[in-house]
Amino acid sequence: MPTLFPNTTPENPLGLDDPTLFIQASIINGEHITRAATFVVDDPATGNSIGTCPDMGVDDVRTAIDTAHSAFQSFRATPPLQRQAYLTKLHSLILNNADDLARLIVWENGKAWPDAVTEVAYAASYVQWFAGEAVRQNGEVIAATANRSFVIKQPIGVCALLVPWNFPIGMIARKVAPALATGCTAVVKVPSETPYTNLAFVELVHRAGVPGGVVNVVTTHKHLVDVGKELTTNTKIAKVSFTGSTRVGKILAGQASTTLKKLSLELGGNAPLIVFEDADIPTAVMGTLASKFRGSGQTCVCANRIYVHESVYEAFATALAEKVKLFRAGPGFADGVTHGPLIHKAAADKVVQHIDDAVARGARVMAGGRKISATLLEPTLLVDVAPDCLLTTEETFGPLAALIRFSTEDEVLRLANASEVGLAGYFFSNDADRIWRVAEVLQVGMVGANTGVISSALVPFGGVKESGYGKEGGREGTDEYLVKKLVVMGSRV
Ligand SMILES: NC(=O)c1ccc[n+]([C@@H]2O[C@H](COP(=O)([O-])OP(=O)(O)OC[C@H]3O[C@@H](n4cnc5c(N)ncnc54)[C@H](O)[C@@H]3O)[C@@H](O)[C@H]2O)c1
Ligand SMILES: O=CCCC(=O)O
Repeated sequence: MPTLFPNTTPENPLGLDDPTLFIQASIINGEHITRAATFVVDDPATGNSIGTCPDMGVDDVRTAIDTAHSAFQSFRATPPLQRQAYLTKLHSLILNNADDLARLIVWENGKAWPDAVTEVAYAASYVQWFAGEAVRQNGEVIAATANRSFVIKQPIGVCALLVPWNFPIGMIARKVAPALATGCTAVVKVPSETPYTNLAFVELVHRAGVPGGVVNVVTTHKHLVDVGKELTTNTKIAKVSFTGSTRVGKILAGQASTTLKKLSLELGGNAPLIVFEDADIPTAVMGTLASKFRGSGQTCVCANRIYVHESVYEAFATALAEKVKLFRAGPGFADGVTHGPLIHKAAADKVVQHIDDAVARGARVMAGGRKISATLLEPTLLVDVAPDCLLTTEETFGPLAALIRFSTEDEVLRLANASEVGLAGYFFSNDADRIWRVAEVLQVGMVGANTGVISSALVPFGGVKESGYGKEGGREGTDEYLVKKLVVMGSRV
């Protein structure tokens, strides 16, 4: 048995230190709600069931929305220092339960243990950041007219938060924390692939003292489309925040337009990564590994198209291959495993399709390339990849690094910007003029110049083009949950 595998028993099937964090229910008004109809949650490493969750429908989601709406009437007036105290407590609860949260992530998402531990710390950092922001939501006084004008910031209301499966605690943390910081309430629709980490997070929200009804969780599978529609059309919802695919983002935006809700959409990416001829190769290699292979490549900011200048192509490919060959794919709990399985078979099949398509157009496998099981793939490096193969137009969302040769800066910037989406872009260069020039020309919301790591709670995360709009994290992170109101104060005539 691998050494990190939790100590499971029939009473504690996921082997948690605190088995009460394994919640097979929705959470409405602070209560665990079950239903006769359920769906099964699988372990991506084995395909075995790890539990069930209630399959909630439209009536249930309406109840959750009504509950959040009623809770908003008092929560909106919670003093900022109290909201900060909730978030500070939540931050320490996340850290105190970090091992169990990481276990839940590995069980349902599949990612390797070190990746899961890193995600828990990443989620905690958003809670910590927004604890600070809770007391900094000040308005403005404008004294330039005969009348005095004030801009005050107020919580927008009930938020529908739709979170993805690829960061089972990171994404709920960076949506719920700013909602709490600003005095909003929420209904969270969790993905059917990874409900349990989300549910444990909300359990900790309640243990931190946040009143029941402020954060509610709906689990659903069969009724996903109807539940999504209700969350984006119900008149008691003021704001919708979604992280997921561009395809679904467009559906939700269309639905939300009927009542003109405020929207944040963090959608698909197809990040270009460019290694210029003047790059420091070891830095470029480490940056590429960090950007490309995080979460087995299932990250919206993962490099997807890797363009390497012809003069450094062989050196870069050789150095990258050496590192990729050191990776070990396997079940997330196995000791020494660096990369876990993909979320489901269809995700793995898509990566194989991208490899096969590139190879059919002349690419060569330089590292990895083997499908180990239905969901598990070796981290793979392809060289001599044609600039017009499938992976250049479709996000792979898997552990495949594909190196495409280029000759000139103009050519590579044209290729990099030839995409409908624009979330992140990366490049490596030691030329200061080029760093500014390329950073300004790339049509993306976030640029990594000489780094493959751009995400942090302290900076604004978000894209342009069909990668969506709105920012999460940074000073801008609370703006999404606030409305600015103008108050003009006249004087006696
Ligand atoms: N931006 C991200 O972080 C992110 C996360 C996950 C997936 N993705 C993208 O999605 C692609 C495929 O992943 P997938 O198969 O999970 O994508 P998908 O398009 O099937 O679903 C994405 C998410 O939207 C939800 N969803 C789907 N239909 C919905 C509806 N009608 N109403 C409300 N919610 C709905 C799903 O539960 C899931 O959480 C990936 O290749 C990647 O491009 C992006
Ligand atoms: O995949 C979505 C989020 C990725 C990140 O926060 O870096």
